[in-house]
Amino acid sequence: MESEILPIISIRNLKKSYGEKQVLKGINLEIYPGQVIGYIGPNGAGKSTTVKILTGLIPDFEGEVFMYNKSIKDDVVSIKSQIGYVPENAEIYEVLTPLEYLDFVGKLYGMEEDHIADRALKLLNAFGIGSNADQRMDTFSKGMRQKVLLISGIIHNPKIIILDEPLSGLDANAVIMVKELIALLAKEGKTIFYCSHMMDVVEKVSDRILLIANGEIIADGSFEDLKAGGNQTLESIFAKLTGKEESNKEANDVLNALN
Ligand SMILES: Nc1ncnc2c1ncn2[C@@H]1O[C@H](COP(=O)(O)OP(=O)(O)OP(=O)(O)O)[C@@H](O)[C@H]1O
Repeated sequence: MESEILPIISIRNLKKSYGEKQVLKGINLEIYPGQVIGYIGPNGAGKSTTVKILTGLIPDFEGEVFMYNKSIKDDVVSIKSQIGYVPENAEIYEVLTPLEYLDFVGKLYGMEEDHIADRALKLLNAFGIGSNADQRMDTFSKGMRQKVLLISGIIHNPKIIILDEPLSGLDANAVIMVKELIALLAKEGKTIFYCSHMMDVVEKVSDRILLIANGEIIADGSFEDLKAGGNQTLESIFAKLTGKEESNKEANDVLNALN
């Protein structure tokens, strides 16, 4: 029962402002081990800001974030080494090969050297790019780079995995593979916090969906809960809850502006 299990992440009254602009307005969440959270919301809602706070990249915020029962304000370095993070628009060191890059990342996470090469090669093979392990990444396609980034987020086998738009650039087969991977990681007890605009994927992989709009969580539940008995898609629920049901009109306005 959930009430007997301690949350792996607790967020209490989290607020963040950039200058005068408040972008997170008091978020409260308890996230439990093994949950796959789909974190969705309109552009500018505050998703990446939340993720950057959870991963220790933004240290100045109001409120509290506890991971593994420790405040991230107290122990950000050790917490960082226990989470896996695949950022949106990450820069990758393109002059390196995947093995060199993953060696660098593995060392940052404090992994043992022998262990890194072995696991990196296994993961590169599993993602179908093992034969490119020694090739410089400036020759890679977008999807190949994204696969290396995904591997760099899980190479140290973290309990918490935070993914910010992890599927960008991946082909249809790789998307299916990552969806399956997320389900398998969750089965192993990993907690996954998955930020995306791809509603069809979020609908399928998440067992809990959080919808943020204007810095506040406006919906929290399983896809079934959010549907509340109706026969809707996550896309239509999103549009309804964020007050944007006139996308057809917007598309027409854009076209009219060109004519
Ligand atoms: N470093 C910054 N300085 C000032 N404002 C910022 C900064 N980073 C983000 N913002 C603002 O904070 C708001 C939330 O941004 P955030 O990147 O968290 O949104 P998001 O939900 O991830 O959006 P998207 O879906 O477009 O990626 C936006 O209005 C953005 O302009």
